[in-house]
Amino acid sequence: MASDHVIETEGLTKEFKGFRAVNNVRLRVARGTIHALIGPNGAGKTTCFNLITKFLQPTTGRILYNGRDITAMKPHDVARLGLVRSFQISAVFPHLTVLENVRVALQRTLGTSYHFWKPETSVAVLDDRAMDLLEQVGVESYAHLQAVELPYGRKRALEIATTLALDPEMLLLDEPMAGMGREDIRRISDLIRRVAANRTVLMVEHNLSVVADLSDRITVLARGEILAEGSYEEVSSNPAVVEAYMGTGHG
Ligand SMILES: Nc1ncnc2c1ncn2[C@@H]1O[C@H](COP(=O)(O)OP(=O)(O)OP(=O)(O)O)[C@@H](O)[C@H]1O
Repeated sequence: MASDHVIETEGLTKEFKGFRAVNNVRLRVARGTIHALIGPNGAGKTTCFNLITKFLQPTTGRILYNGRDITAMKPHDVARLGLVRSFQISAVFPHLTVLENVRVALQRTLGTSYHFWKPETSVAVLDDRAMDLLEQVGVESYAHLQAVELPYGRKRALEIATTLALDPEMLLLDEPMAGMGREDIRRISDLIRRVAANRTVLMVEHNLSVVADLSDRITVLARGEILAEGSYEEVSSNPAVVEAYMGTGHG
């Protein structure tokens, strides 16, 4: 039977020249939830994220995905299993149109099985699927614009569409709201909620009102260790969490 936790880490530790950026972390992400990883600057969030997506190799510890040990695997291989980091394989090509960008992402998922003469991989069929994805993220009216011409928030939506082309079971979002204005934040929040309906999402996010709004569960890291876990109400009323944030003047 599948585990209740899509991701589970055991004793996850990463040292950089003897400095422990992540120390003995046991993170568990429950299936079907939006889980946020927060913490003051330098807490180890990005390192943790890079370990889970296999961009970094842990010094010690294990990472389980659906109960399977993925510690020794490469990012590409875990992506193929359905654990996909947004903006990973899905770089946006600025001078392709919005539609072409998603079509390229779809073609990649077909890998070596892609043959343009086969009916199921014809440009028309792929374009239909690509338009579907653009509709899901609300940028269908921009389909024929070059990606470079998209407003910033819409570009983020396009990046999410190219990630969804891989049909991930679990989506990892690295600061999805970075650099966004209020209107874009509202739009991307709605989008994340929608794409999370049948997926698990783990995100690192600095904007705490977004975290409060979207997250089912939150893990607070400080100095490489888990300081607190729970709902937003629970962690935000935890004195140790308040102190950790105040100590860095970040919050
Ligand atoms: N490649 C590296 N080499 C040496 N030290 C590193 C490296 N990457 C991260 N660190 C250190 O590890 C600690 C954790 O960094 P990390 O970027 O994971 O924190 P973070 O919580 O994501 O911070 P921020 O909110 O500022 O992005 C920091 O002290 C950082 O300087």
